[in-house]
Amino acid sequence: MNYEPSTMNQSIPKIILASKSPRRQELLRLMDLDFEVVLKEVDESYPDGLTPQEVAVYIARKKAEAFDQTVGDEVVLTADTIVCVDGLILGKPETPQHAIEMLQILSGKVHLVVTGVCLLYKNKYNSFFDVSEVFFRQMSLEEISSYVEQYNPLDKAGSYGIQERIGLIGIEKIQGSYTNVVGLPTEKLYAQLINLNK
Ligand SMILES: Cc1cn([C@H]2C[C@H](O)[C@@H](COP(=O)(O)OP(=O)(O)OP(=O)(O)O)O2)c(=O)[nH]c1=O
Repeated sequence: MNYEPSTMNQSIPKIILASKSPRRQELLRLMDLDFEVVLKEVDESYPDGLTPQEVAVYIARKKAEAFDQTVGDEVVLTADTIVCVDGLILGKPETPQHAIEMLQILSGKVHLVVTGVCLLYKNKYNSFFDVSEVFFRQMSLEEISSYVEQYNPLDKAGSYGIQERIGLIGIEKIQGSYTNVVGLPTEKLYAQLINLNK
C-alpha cells in the first residue's frame, strides 16, 4: 500500500509503518503522510518492574529493533498502546470473557492510556510516549457484554475502542490526546518527524 504525501509534508521522509493496527494506518493517512506498511513478528513480553510508560516504550522499541537497519532515507515507525488502572497494566484481552472482566474493572474509574512510539532513522532509535487520562462512567454488565459480543475487541488494549460504541456512550471525558488513545499521539509524532533532519 502506498499513499501520496501532501506538499506540506515534503520535508518528512517516507515512513515504514510496522503496525498491523488499522487505526494507526488511518491516522497516518489522515495526516497526509507518505507511508508503507511492513509487518514483522515481535514478541511483546517485557521485564517486571517497569512503569507503564517504560513498558510502552520498551515494546515499541522492540518492534523497531526487528528492523536491523533502515533503508536509505526511510524512517521506521512503531508503537505500542497499553492501558493502566490502579497500578495494573492491561494489554489485549485473551477471550471475550476476559474482555468483559477488563471493562468491568475500567467501569466507573479513571485510567491511563500510554502509547510508546519508536522512530528508527539513519540507524538511530528515537523513543517517546504520550499519556491520556480516560474517565469511564459506571457501565452496566449488559452494556459491557453486548459491546464485547458485537465488537469482539480482542485486538484492543483494555478491551475497548474509544472510537466505537462503548467509547461513545461510556466515556465522560478524556484529558490529553484523543489520537494517543486510538493508538498514535499524532501531534507529538509530527513534532518529531519534522525535526528528524535537524
Ligand atoms: C485503548 C484503545 C486501544 N486501541 C488499539 C490501539 C492498538 O491498535 C491496540 C493496542 O495494541 P498494540 O500492541 O499497541 O498494537 P497492535 O497489536 O494493534 O498493532 P501492532 O503491534 O502491529 O502495532 O489497541 C484502540 O483502537 N482504541 C482504544 O481506545
